[in-house]
Amino acid sequence: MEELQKFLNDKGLAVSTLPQKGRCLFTTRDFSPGEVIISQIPYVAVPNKNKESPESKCEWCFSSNTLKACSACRVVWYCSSNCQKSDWKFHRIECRTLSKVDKERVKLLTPSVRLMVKLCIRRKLEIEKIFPATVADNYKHVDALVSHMSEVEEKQLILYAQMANLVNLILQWPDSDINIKEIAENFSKLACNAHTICDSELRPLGTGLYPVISIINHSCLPNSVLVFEERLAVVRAMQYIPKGTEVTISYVEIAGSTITRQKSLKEQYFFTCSCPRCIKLGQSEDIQESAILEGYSCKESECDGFLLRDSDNKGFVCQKCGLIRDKEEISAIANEVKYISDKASKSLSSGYKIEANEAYKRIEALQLKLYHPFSIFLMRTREALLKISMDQQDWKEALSYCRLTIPIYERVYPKCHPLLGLQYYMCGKLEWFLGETVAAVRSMTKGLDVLGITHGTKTPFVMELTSKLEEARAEASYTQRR
Ligand SMILES: C[S@@+](CC[C@H](N)C(=O)[O-])C[C@H]1O[C@@H](n2cnc3c(N)ncnc32)[C@H](O)[C@@H]1O
Repeated sequence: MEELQKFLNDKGLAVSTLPQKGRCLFTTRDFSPGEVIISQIPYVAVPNKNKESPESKCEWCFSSNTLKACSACRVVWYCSSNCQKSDWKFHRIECRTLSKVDKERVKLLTPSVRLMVKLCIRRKLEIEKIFPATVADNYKHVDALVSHMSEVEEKQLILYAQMANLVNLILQWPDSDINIKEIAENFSKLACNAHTICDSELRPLGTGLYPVISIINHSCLPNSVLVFEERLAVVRAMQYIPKGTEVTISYVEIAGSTITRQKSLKEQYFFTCSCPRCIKLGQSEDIQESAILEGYSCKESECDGFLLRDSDNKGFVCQKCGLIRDKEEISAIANEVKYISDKASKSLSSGYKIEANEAYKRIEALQLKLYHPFSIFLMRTREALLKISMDQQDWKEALSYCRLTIPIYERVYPKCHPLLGLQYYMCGKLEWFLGETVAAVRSMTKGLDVLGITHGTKTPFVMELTSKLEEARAEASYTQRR
């Protein structure tokens, strides 16, 4: 711990403990917006498996391009010999284990089981000094992670025990080298400490354990953001953070109502958030915001009031004009939305984009009758329509959906949230492509103002976006001069 404190102190950080939160990371100097607070390579990491690339992704950089399986184990894939070489020191040992797994059991190697197998191997290699521990990469930090074992439901504990047994069968180590109870507990630790590794556009690629970064607690109004540069996790200040402040990131989607955010935090992380947004729970300002984000709109289309349940639970009363919206009318529309949503997701997963597009448009029309214009549900439908239009290369339609999401994004995300930056930038790219160059420069600039802070101005991702913006600027000034 002393070594870690010294390591963090050199970076302007310190670990402290608060009774209601456990360990916390504090700043011991000021940080400016966009400054890297801390970065870490994963102690262990695995790529996701998904439908588009069932053969997985590159074990080292998570790319999906030109993959070749390791010829010995045929479980792990690489996109290049460079990536294979980078992973060799570890995989050489993991490969011996994976090669012995019989074909039926290979199917059970889910990303979480693989991550645990890697964690056990990494621990053993550290004990044997093949992978010497460093200040930041050290199994001691895994030991120190919270597991919440006493709060985990019985059903989940049984599942962890079964998964631990499977890990034991895969490893085939002598009994003296394996502790099934510890592995089961480590599954619980992964559930509330591992991070989803995403690409620069925040698409999930894999899962990694970064035990020092795991010291950072959650806030629904965070002052920092966690992004990834391939496997490297980087925490950047989203705003000016004075000395003596707790560093916070957000663990969950912060677009929802307070009740929704608190529910997901409780379910996965076993705590009740008391951040500046959450302490407003039950106050009129929070009730109104939640009703706008997740509640129903007034029956009177001209009225922008929000609705709350009436006292005898027969319907919902508009808090502005007093009109009552009938429960039956609401549930009839909601049921139709549910029915079409099921069809839409089935069409989408079977690749029937045209059918999915039509279904989502019907959902949007129904949701417009049901919800407030700033509804999260409407925002999700428009995100789906935006994605389908992009896939179908219908740029005009994509731009119109992108523009419709922006006012909602501006309401639900902080000014410097990466998702807001990405949405502005996407809007700009579409505008540019459709010849609206002046608007494009405006939107791309707004996007880069955010992304320069969240992703860093010197990263290849932001540098590429910057050079595109310069091109758009040159084109805009040429068009204006003509
Ligand atoms: C990734 S760990 C963060 C570090 C943790 N505090 C520790 O002592 O190791 C996640 C756990 O920290 C606690 N935690 C994180 N954010 C919190 C918050 N805002 N309020 C209370 N507890 C929090 C919860 O127990 C959660 O499951």
